[in-house]
Amino acid sequence: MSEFQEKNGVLHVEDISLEKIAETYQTPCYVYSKHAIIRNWQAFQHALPAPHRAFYAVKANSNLAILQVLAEQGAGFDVVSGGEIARVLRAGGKAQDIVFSGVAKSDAEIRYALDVGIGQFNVESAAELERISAIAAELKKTARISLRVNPDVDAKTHPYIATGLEDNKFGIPMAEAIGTYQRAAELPALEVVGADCHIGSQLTETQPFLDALERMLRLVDELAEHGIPLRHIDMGGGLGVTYQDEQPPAVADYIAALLARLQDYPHLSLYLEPGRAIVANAGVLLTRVEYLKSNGFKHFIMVDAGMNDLLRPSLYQAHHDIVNVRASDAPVITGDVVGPVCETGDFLGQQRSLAVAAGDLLAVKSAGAYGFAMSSNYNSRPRPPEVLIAGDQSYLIRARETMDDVWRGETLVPKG
Ligand SMILES: Cc1ncc(COP(=O)(O)O)c(C=O)c1O
Ligand SMILES: N[C@@H](CCCC[NH3+])C(=O)O
Repeated sequence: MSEFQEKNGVLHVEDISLEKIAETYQTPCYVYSKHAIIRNWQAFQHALPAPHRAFYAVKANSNLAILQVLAEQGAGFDVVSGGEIARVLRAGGKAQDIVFSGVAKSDAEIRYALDVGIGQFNVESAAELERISAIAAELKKTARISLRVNPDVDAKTHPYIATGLEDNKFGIPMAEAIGTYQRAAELPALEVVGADCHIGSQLTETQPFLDALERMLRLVDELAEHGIPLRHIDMGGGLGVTYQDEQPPAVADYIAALLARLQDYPHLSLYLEPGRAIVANAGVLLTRVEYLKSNGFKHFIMVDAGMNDLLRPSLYQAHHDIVNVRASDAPVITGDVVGPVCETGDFLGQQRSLAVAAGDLLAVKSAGAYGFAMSSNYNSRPRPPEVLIAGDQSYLIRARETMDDVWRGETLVPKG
């Protein structure tokens, strides 16, 4: 069942047509389905009965209303900055439900995380371990920690979003893991609770996760021999979604495969940190065709959303399906769907065939994850609004930026 369906020839999100949304909020505009987010979340929750647990990776889409919807579902949250901690708390999430990943946590972020009482730190280096220990000791607190180790597994995904290979910046090399755990166990302000890894994003096979789990379990066994028992193992996020014709495993199957391997470890609970799988297919970017143009050998469909609004196609050559919101009998054009930004790399899709005319509305699909979250004001473009649909209700969950928002904090200098 999809919350994005054509009714009477017009694409709807839940019970509202995208034409109505464009009329109300103008374009470009991000539109999300509340029910799709909840359904995606519940698939994880159902497959992971307590004491297993899922933590939504806030970076995928950190809009406060979306965090609120997930907090109401009892979600945990995986964060990578002090800012993301602040967002979770502002949205009604609980500090103890937060795990804090990230390769370069600052003093201030660690202090803030300890002050508010987050659940645990996923520690990414020996130096960070010392820093957390020192700050926790100074604050007379105990920091619960997991070490993020690098299992050196090929996630078979785009090189920019593979994170678990030896030459990536993430995590502690497996060879140094035991020594770092031993050091952690000696530090009185730290409590060692688990082990963590995250091998990459948009994975479409289960096997790399199982390969990583195998290496993590070898580590768990070795740590037990050294008298360092763990309570949970965190296999990160990374489950892929269908953008075009990818066939990622179903959530339930991927989790069942991991839990099956953990049967011999009844004392270990499984943590996961899904981001994309929760929100990607729950959102579209709505945009209007400004002009059609042809240079004699190539057609361009010029729209009012650009790479500053949705960076994934430019940055990763990522594919997002693009459809006309209203079934059209205009002539089919095969061309690039491009934005207004002054960059040759500013495209949302290349060589797409669309029955389209100037003024039509297009929906760029699967844009709920790493869409608005990676948007910018490049070319002094105010960022688009975000709208959440629930049944026949629409909520403006972030207003379109004004120029005051764009230049906030900038000041002029005295003349001359
Ligand atoms: C540590 C960590 N956890 C979770 C995620 C979420 O990944 P995804 O959106 O692929 O599920 C990421 C991003 O790749 C990450 O770096
Ligand atoms: N931003 C990436 C995913 C990165 C995951 C962050 N660790 C994407 O859009 O696919």
